[in-house]
Amino acid sequence: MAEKHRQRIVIAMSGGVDSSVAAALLKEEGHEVIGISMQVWDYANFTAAEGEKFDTCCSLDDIHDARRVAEQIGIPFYVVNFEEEFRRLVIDDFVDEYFRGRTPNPCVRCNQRVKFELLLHKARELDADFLATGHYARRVRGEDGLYHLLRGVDPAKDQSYFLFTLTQDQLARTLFPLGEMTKEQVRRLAAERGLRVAEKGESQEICFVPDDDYVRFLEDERGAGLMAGEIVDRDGNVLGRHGGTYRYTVGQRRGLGIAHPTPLYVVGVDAERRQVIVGPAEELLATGLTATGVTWVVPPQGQTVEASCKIRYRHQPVPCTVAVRADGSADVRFRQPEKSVTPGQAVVFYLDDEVLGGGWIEGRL
Ligand SMILES: Nc1ncnc2c1ncn2[C@@H]1O[C@H](COP(=O)(O)OP(=O)(O)OP(=O)(O)O)[C@@H](O)[C@H]1O
Repeated sequence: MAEKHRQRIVIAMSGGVDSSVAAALLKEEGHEVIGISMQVWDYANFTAAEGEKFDTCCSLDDIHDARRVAEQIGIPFYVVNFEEEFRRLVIDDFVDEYFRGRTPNPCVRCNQRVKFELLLHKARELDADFLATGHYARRVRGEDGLYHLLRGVDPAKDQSYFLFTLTQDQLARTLFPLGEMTKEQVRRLAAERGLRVAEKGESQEICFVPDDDYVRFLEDERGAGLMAGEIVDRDGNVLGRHGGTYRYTVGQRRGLGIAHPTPLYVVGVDAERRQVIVGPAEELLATGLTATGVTWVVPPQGQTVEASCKIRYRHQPVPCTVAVRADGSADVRFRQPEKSVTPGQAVVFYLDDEVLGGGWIEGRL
């Protein structure tokens, strides 16, 4: 590589296979690569159900893995401790949201407030040209001079949904070396290089929730029983009781414990009244949604945008019209009624493979 193309790049290393391969590829391309792991959560803080502390500290294990990979590929490696910031900016928000009757998305918050804010800032302090991550997403510069955020080519792994908050400034300094690859290719590259994490499994759904048991996590945080109450239908008839509103998400069917001739689903959560509202499948349908905190990767041309939208990560995008307001809110109307509009989740607007922007779901229309 010509010397002038040699860049100084910080790679965010989680200790997983994706960011390890990303680091190796950047190094092989001849860049000056610096590995950084963020310590965001210490499992030693977590008390297991039986009242015992976990005897291993998984996040430190991951940092250990990242360090070994960095050694193996021959790059300097640092750990930044963001525990306090992560607690304030991601975990507290996650817990608060559940206690407000919403279903949060902590990964978007982490990208928005930690990775592409604090970590990107660290990278700048280290004089780096770019921050790279192992996300499956693509960044391209258009003829309009703007950066565009595209889906990763592997449809099963595409993580562009989690990145909708990225701004032009952030994208200008970000690289996604795995955007053109499939997970299978990435695993093969890891094995070919003998990276010690090649066989490592997928990370858990929420990095700070051990065993993906978020209910236990919330009850460890705030105590159990506080949000227990009634299960009601739309007319207010009491059909049963529940152990905490945060145990329920719109669209959920299991765990209601109500005998009823037709299947019942959670159609709403009223945290103030501590009620879980249930109804038949058709009550899940909405013609649209309201969103707040709407941001655009590329500013829209008019006040209405024709797009397709994803209302949760594992959702097939559906056609919609977005009516944008100056205050950062929007009304989103689906072409066909859609099931399970869930307050607290992100709605992300796409045009084919491109992420246009997104926001936070407040309610249904
Ligand atoms: N603790 C961390 N420290 C530094 N970077 C991180 C950390 N956690 C995640 N990242 C970065 O964010 C990217 C996406 O994170 P995510 O948790 O979705 O990982 P993943 O898709 O399982 O990837 P990986 O296999 O690299 O863990 C990672 O590839 C990595 O670049």
